[in-house]
Amino acid sequence: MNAEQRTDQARHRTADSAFIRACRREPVPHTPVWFMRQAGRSLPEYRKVREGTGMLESCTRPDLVTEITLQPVRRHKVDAAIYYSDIVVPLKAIGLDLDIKPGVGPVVAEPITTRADLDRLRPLDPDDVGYVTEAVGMLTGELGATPLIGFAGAPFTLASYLVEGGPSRNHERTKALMYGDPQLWADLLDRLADITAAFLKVQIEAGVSAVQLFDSWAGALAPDDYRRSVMPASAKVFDAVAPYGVPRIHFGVGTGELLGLMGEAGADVVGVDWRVPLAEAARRVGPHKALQGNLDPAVLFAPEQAVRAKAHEVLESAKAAPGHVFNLGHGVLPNTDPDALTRLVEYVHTTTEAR
Ligand SMILES: Cc1c2[nH]c(c1CCC(=O)O)Cc1[nH]c(c(CCC(=O)O)c1C)Cc1[nH]c(c(CCC(=O)O)c1C)Cc1[nH]c(c(C)c1CCC(=O)O)C2
Repeated sequence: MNAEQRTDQARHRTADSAFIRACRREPVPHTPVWFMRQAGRSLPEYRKVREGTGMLESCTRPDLVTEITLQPVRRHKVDAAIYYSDIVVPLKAIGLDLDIKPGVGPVVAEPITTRADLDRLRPLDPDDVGYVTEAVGMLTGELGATPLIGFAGAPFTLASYLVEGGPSRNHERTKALMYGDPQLWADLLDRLADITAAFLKVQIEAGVSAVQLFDSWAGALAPDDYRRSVMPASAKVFDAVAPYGVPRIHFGVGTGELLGLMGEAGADVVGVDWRVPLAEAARRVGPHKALQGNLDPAVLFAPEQAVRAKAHEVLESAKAAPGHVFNLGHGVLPNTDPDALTRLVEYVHTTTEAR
């Protein structure tokens, strides 16, 4: 089978799933649910298989990737799997010296600060990530009609790690470069857009049914700066994968003021954090995009009744959206009780089936 046939087959296999239908704003049998960061994090079975293997090394092992991706699907009965990887995997694959420090996040040995540093950001060749093609192939075989979501980090969020050298609260160095040397900034984001697009294409050609672009830290930007200095690069990524016809999800945190622009960048589905009610998000994004979200992940630490009440509020507010994928407003928090997630999936399914 060639890449085009694999993409076609993946599309047909999952076209009738609640998740894909919701992304396309078609009627659904129940509201589909999945959780950002459902793979890894809170599951004991994840910790067990990861024992003795580094995070980034585990991402290059198709057997581990397949097992970890499937764990939350088996346990929670979520409507979609998310491919186990990390946003820095393509950067590591082109040879950057970086690692993921437990409890910290991605750390880059030599941050990018000058034009000469751009040379280290060479284009991604599909052969750099052959393990992704292999793991996606194994996964689609196991998942059947359950969609597999591929993902990548958006140019701005990746640039923040590369320029800061690690996680950052205020993104000072990143913004200093963005405002101080707009041409270098634009060239940096453009290179990252090409790497990101190439990485998503590998996943789509291997058989994922949808893709999510994580611009986790875009909420640090004012709308005018986002529009001028970030949106063109994210739009380039969305345009590059548009011909494949798989749903494209665009997510960030604290992005209430950016939701309209994030839709305009080329997404089919806009991810919303818990700060903006979905009915208001629907107004900001317009009638041609589905929404994904947006239960506060911290709510899962409250008693069962409170979780249900808050989930009910999300579902009610989502009635204003032309399509809704239930999710948290950000990733599963590390100490979340896995049983609370399983119960939440069941609650969303049973209450929306009856509608
Ligand atoms: C910003 C970001 C990163 N990585 C990611 C983002 C965007 C999503 C978001 O906003 O939360 C995306 C990501 N990272 C991981 C996934 C797997 C799929 C999933 O379940 O969603 C996804 C989608 C695995 C991972 N990525 C990471 C882990 C934990 C590593 C471990 O288990 O040792 C996992 C399972 C590490 C990581 N990698 C990153 C951070 C901040 C961390 C956490 C560091 C820590 O607190 O330990 C960078």
